[in-house]
Amino acid sequence: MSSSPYAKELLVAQLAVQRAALLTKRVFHEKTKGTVSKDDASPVTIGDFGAQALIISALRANFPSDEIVAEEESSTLRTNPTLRDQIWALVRVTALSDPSAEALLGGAIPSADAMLDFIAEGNSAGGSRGRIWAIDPIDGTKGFLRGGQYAVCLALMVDGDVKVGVLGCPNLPIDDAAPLTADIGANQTDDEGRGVIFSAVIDQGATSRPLGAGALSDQSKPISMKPLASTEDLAAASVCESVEAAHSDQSSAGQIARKLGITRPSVRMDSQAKYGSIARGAGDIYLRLRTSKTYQEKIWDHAAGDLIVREAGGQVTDTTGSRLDFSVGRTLANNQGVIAAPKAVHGQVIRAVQEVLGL
Ligand SMILES: Nc1ncnc2c1ncn2[C@@H]1O[C@H](COP(=O)(O)OS(=O)(=O)O)[C@@H](OP(=O)(O)O)[C@H]1O
Ligand SMILES: [Mg+2]
Ligand SMILES: [Mg+2]
Ligand SMILES: [Mg+2]
Repeated sequence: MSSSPYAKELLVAQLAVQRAALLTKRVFHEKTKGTVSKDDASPVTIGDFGAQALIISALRANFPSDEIVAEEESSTLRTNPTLRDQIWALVRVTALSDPSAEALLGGAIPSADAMLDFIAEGNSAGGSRGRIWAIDPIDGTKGFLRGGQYAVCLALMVDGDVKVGVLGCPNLPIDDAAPLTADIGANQTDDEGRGVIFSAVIDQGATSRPLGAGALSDQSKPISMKPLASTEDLAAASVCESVEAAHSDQSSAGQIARKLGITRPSVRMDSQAKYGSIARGAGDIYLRLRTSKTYQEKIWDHAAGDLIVREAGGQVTDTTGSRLDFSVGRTLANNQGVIAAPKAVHGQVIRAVQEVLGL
């Protein structure tokens, strides 16, 4: 293992994300996904719970005193033994199918109750001090359910700054040069040629590698954003947006794109797959414009992607031009929306955003 900063954190994070993605891929191919509706009416599946359990168990084996902010909580499972047992079966079979990373990932989870305890350990309040991991076990659960894009997301923050970010995207092409097709957000599979892990460590650049099982593939490659520099480059840019109209104001995004001279329709895909796609230059700009004055973006929906895009040569801010602030708790309470673009054109994009939004 190399001794560069955060080498062990990166390795554990990649192996944990890879194993969690093996679990989500299993569920992706099952008809029944054990979907439950949460208090905010959003869906959660046995895939989300199982992936969170595997990631937290790997983190606990390696970094026992770190804090963890994770999306899902265990309370519904404690009163729903059927669902708990479905997840437990899934977690066990996934760990068995991924033997070679066992030493680093800490061995099997001993019991269904221990699994629930791991899931519950993602309840840190977050904040500006110390080492805090942010986990989104399935980002884009709706995309996962409809067969579009989704991502298994893990990031380490130290004193409020993201230092390590890993995104596992089972349904994106392995090939960094594959163009973003209009249907990338729907009718997707994880067949041959698909499944990628994007990673970044602060000041060490961003990479992609194929998602597999067991030991990590040795095919890690540096990735970088497309170097857009001019207004002409911008006009040819491809904009990534959410699928759900409730998550991002699509009509303002359309006006912003037109102001920038962009003629191509936006590519819509769920999850932080958008950050990974622009970081490797398959897309160019990520626009996320708030639809509600009360919704606060969650740190687990952005931490890994923010670092991966910045390390690939991009700039990530909110609509006011401020960096995303991961130091204020479980949400990005100080930020509104997300604008990610290559550094050289980010200022131009922000000006268009502010004109359209009247900021
Ligand atoms: N109202 C509102 N506004 C903005 N964002 C919201 C909102 N509600 C939910 N979410 C979060 O969106 C996450 C899904 O990511 P995307 O919005 O990029 O994907 S998509 O809208 O499903 O296409 C989704 O993450 P997952 O729950 O992990 O799927 C949510 O955390
Ligand atoms: Mg999410
Ligand atoms: Mg999620
Ligand atoms: Mg969710």
